[in-house]
Amino acid sequence: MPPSVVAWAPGHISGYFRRVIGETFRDTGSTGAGIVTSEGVIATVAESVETEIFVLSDGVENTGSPPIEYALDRLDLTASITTESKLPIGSGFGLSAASLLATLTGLNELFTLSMSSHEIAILAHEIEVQYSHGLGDVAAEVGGGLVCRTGPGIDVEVNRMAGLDDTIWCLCAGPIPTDGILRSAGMMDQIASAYPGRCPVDLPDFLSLSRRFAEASGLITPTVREILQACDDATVLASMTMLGEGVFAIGDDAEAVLSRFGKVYPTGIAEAGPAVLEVRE
Ligand SMILES: Nc1ncnc2c1ncn2[C@@H]1O[C@H](COP(=O)(O)OP(=O)(O)O)[C@@H](O)[C@H]1O
Ligand SMILES: CC(C)(COP(=O)(O)O)[C@@H](O)C(=O)O
Repeated sequence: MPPSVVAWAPGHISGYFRRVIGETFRDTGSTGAGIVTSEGVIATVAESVETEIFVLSDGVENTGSPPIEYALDRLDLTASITTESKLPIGSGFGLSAASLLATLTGLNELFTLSMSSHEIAILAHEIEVQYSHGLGDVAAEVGGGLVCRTGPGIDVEVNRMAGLDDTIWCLCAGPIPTDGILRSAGMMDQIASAYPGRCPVDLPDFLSLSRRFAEASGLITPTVREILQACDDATVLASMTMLGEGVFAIGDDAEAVLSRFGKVYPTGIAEAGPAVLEVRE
């Protein structure tokens, strides 16, 4: 067994979504559209007699991650895990799903578990749904591109628009705990009625559909409203990161407008899903 394995998974900015509740977690999730981001999570996994998890996100260090600890329990393993991301947690970048996919991909290699990438996605999606941390992030993050998910779970058709080299500019004003929204029946009803009901034809169309959804969803906070207004004034296409108190935008002037409100996180659009980056002998 190698001493450690480094694996990566992309993040996902959801632009719009609608929850679908099925019979089991396999057909539970969401339909919707989003961008798979080249910024994601790098997990370094190593053998250890006791599980220890270090989380480094946007320069902030923490220990512990209930979904990853649960994943280890399910596999009957103990390990030392470090996850690293330039993006902040809880801000609508799908990092809970990315951290599970990166960790499971690393564990699979480290312990020679012989899980297929589909089996890894099934387990990650189950944990996401169980913890109410995400609905469609795993389905999106198993590949790259501008993604439209036409059904719930990970066994459905996912349309991916590839080869997009745009930079997505993001501003995070704060976290929105995903589980708080998903557990609110009132919020979920309004979100469902805001759903645009079709896939985007290109990136600008995705921004427009996302914005229409955000406006009708009831999720726009006063801070996000102020940032979106500044984007509108500068004719910058922008919408709200689902589910985080933040804005994502495209175009030449996006960085300048967003930077008036705080730290701006640029990301590209990922071309592919999770991968083992390094096996350290
Ligand atoms: N990078 C990470 N590494 C380890 N655990 C994470 C990471 N990101 C999220 N999690 C776990 O998932 C929980 C929920 O995250 P969530 O608010 O859904 O984030 P996001 O919106 O980025 O997906 C966190 O409280 C943490 O336990
Ligand atoms: C929007 C969300 C339900 C949560 O996304 P995040 O907060 O990034 O975990 C996502 O999983 C989706 O189904 O589109």
